[in-house]
This record gives sequence, structure tokens and C-alpha cells, in this order.
Amino acid sequence: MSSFQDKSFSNMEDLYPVPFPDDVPIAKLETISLNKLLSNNEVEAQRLFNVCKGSGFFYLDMMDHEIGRKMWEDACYACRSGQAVLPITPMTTKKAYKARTGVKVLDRGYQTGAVNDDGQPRDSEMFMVPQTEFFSNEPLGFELPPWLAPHEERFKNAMSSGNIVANVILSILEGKLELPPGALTNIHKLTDSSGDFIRVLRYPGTDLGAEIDPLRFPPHRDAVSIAILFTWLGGLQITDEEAAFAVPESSWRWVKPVPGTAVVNLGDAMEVFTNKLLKSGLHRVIKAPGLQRAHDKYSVLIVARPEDSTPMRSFSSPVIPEGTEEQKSAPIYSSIEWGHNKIKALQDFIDKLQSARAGKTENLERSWTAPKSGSGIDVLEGCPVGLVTHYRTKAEH
Ligand SMILES: O=C(O)CCC(=O)C(=O)O
Ligand SMILES: [Fe+2]
Repeated sequence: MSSFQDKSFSNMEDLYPVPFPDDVPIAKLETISLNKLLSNNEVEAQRLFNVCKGSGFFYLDMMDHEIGRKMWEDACYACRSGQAVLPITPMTTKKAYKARTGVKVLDRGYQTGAVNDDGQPRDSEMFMVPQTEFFSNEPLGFELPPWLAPHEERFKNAMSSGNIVANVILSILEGKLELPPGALTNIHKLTDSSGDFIRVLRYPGTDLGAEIDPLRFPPHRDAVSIAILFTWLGGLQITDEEAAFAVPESSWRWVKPVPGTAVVNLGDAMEVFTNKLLKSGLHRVIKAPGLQRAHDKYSVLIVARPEDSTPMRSFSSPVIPEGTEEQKSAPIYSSIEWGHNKIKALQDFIDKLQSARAGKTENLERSWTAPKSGSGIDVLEGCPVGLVTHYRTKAEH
């Protein structure tokens, strides 16, 4: 086992090497209490529903309930496992941990963008550990590669805590949406085949004096139901709510990491299920602010996605708006097809963005063979390649 396993969880100083600067615009996010959600507090449930109809982003206080404290500890452990393995494992070894054939959803494998001459990623790298393979009732014969296998137990713990927390949120939302009990929770079970995963991301630090392109992870929305993110240094940004239609550079706000909390956001699946009553927030990652930029930034993301065969269409209920005739006649994808199309479109967009930044065609080596078909879904429709700007059409809102 790695030496970091003994590091204390009461002493987190190593995860916060430099304070977050106080002179950058910060997103004002509500803090929701996990303990209050778990004890059926009606005021907190209503606050959650309001936030989900607004920005779709909130801090979840993990420290006021045992389940949250355990999940926070597992997330810190996952972060330290990333710190222990990502900078020192050779790129060829990391790249040998492949995604499934075809794009499907990004629930396993290693990904990076451009790689520098020294073998380190230029912007970011990440690995995913799949939930289904570890929790399915049928044995699926999956093994993590040797550089990740020693951390398997903690990744599993974090995923099972993540599934509990996601279902607490989903059960409150299903009540507020006036859906039958189980409408959302029954399609987000830990044992389902659904493409859920835990992801550990690393954004390498940069020389403070260096001229660098700040973009680390382009603007996107998550192709999931619920995303639970733990991060210790700055870099994540969301947009000002008033900038819902056009997103100028000035509308981006920093999400300040708060110890003991997760940053939770709804993903696109919740917009589909509710005809956009609930919101999936646009976000991006740029270089960490101020002196934090010299340090590697790590994030740990745990997601819940709908079970693979779920039809991706809106539920009907007295509180969910009716779809337009056009929406009603659009093809209905299953969750796995829908996720596949979204990821394919996002990856194509990232490839184009990388090419624009490099000033040449740069076909990133992917750990899968992507099918040729057009996806029919453009995740970042209208987003001009090379600009960190996203336009949402009014009709989409
Ligand atoms: O690392 C972060 O702060 C965000 C990562 C993210 O948005 C993602 O993996 O989808
Ligand atoms: Fe994301």
C-alpha cells in the first residue's frame, strides 16, 4: 500500500498548499445540509428544489452527517491516490487503461489531451473507475490495472456513498416534481448497468512566470443525472445566472473550494426528465487563480446516470411543463445511446478546440475507436471553436 494511506484526515494542509485568493469574482452558491436532507427537513428540501430550478449548482455540507463525513474521507483518499500515481506512472502505462470499445459513456479508462515533451499532460488527465463492474449482481470479470488496483476498496466506498447521496437528492426532487415514489430513484440503483463512475482528474501546475493558455477543460454540461465534485484548489468556473443566453468572458465566476463540502450539480439528464424545469449548469476549468497556479490541481468526481435502458424523455406531472410538438416528435434515445452521443459530440468538440489551439490539425489519440456516425446531438452547439464562449438559444431555455 502507498505511504499516503496514513495521512491524517484531520490535517488537510497538504491538500491546500496556498489559500484561494480574495480578489477574484466568486460564484455565490447556496450551501445545502446533507443532514437536513436526510432528516426530511422541508425547508431544506424546498431550498434544494429552488437551487435546482436556478443555477443547478450548490455546495453540499458533508460534515454534518456520518455518510457525508465518510464520503469526504474517501474523496480525500481518492485525491491522494491520484497524487501518488498520476505524476509518476509512465504515459504508455496510463494510456493502456482503455475505455470500452466504441465511445459509450466515459465510465472507465484513462484520458488526456495534448502531452508535453516531458511526457506530462499539457492541460489535464483523468482516470475513471466504473461502478457497474464492481457492484453488478452478475460477475463482469473486470480488473483495474496494477497502478490503480491497490486503491480499489476506497474507490468502491466512495462510489457507494455517492450513490446514497445522489439518491437522497433524487428522492427529494421526485417528491417536489410530484412524480410517483421511485420514478427517479428506481433508475439510479448502485447495481444498475448505467455507466456511473468515479473520476480522478489532475491539472498540472504551471510556472508562475510562464505565458500559458488558461483553458484546462472547455465549457460543457455533464451528460449525467447528478455530479458530486470534490476539489481543493481553484480552477472550476460557472457562469453568472444572468448570462443564461450569451456567455461573455466577464460572466464566468470562480467556484471557491470549501473544505468539508462537495460541489454538486445536476446534469443534462435532469433537464431531459423535466423539460428543462431543472437546470444543468454550464461549467469549465481554467488554470488555478493566483499563486495556486503553481500547484497540481486534483478533483474527484462521482456521478449518477440513469440505468442504460431508460427512455430519455420528459416525465409528465402537474409541475413539469409540457413539451412542444417538435420535442414530442423527436426520436427517443435510451440512456446509453443518449450518453454515447453526448460524449462523442463533446470529444469531437475537444479535438477541434485542441487543433485550433495548436494551430494545426491535432487528432488526439483516444483510448477507443470512435464510430463514424454523426451523433445528431451537439453538446456545445454554437460554441465557436477556440473561444471559451457558449451560446444557448432562447428556444432551448
Ligand atoms: O475538475 C473540475 O473541477 C471539474 C471537472 C469536470 O467538470 C468534469 O470532469 O466533468
Ligand atoms: Fe463537468
